[in-house]
Amino acid sequence: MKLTERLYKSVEDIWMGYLDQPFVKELAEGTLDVEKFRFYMIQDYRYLLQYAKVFAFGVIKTEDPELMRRFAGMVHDVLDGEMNVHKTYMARLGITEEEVAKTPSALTNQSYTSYMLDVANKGGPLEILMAVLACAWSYQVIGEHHVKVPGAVEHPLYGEWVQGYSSKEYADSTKEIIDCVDALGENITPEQEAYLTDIFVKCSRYEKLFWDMAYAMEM
Ligand SMILES: Cc1ncc(CN)c(N)n1
Repeated sequence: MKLTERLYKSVEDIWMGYLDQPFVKELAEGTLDVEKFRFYMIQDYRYLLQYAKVFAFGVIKTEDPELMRRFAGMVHDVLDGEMNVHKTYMARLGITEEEVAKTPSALTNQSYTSYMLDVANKGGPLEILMAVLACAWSYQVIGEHHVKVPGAVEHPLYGEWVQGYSSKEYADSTKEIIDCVDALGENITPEQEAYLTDIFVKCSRYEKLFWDMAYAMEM
């Protein structure tokens, strides 16, 4: 069994729980309060800027040119791929770069991104990938679930979010991370795997807290 398959088993229950969280559920059903979504967009935009920096650590922490290129590609996928969805929503919801810059990060957001950056700062390429894996992969799982909810893709506001996270481009960017983890993680020790699993589970728990934070609009 591949490392990512073992990792998935360790968080499956947490991830399936996301689908029952009010923010995630109401987004699929199209009943989510727009103010909550607006709050989420601002916080998530701030989150993604830090998330991109976690990948950038990967460029710094390897001497392998091919891996450097892959990490650089992942930075690009966030800044010029995933964040395009956010930019479209920001324009639609009247959110300016200025408003994003002057809005403080909510406590959960700050704590989550600080944790990822700390792992990246202390660790090597595999730990860096572990800090971003739950983020990338769990959104794909949610997107692929939501695309099957009747009316979710056609929804005038939330449809684009569902399309973005269920798209082939997004799945390809996640696959790139998964493949990299499996290649680098082929011969790790049980101790290393326990540490990586701990990072993965903690990030998955942070993902849950982020959804709760967005629904409660909690600063
Ligand atoms: C908090 C969070 N987690 C994950 C993703 C998907 N990359 C996101 N946009 N925001």
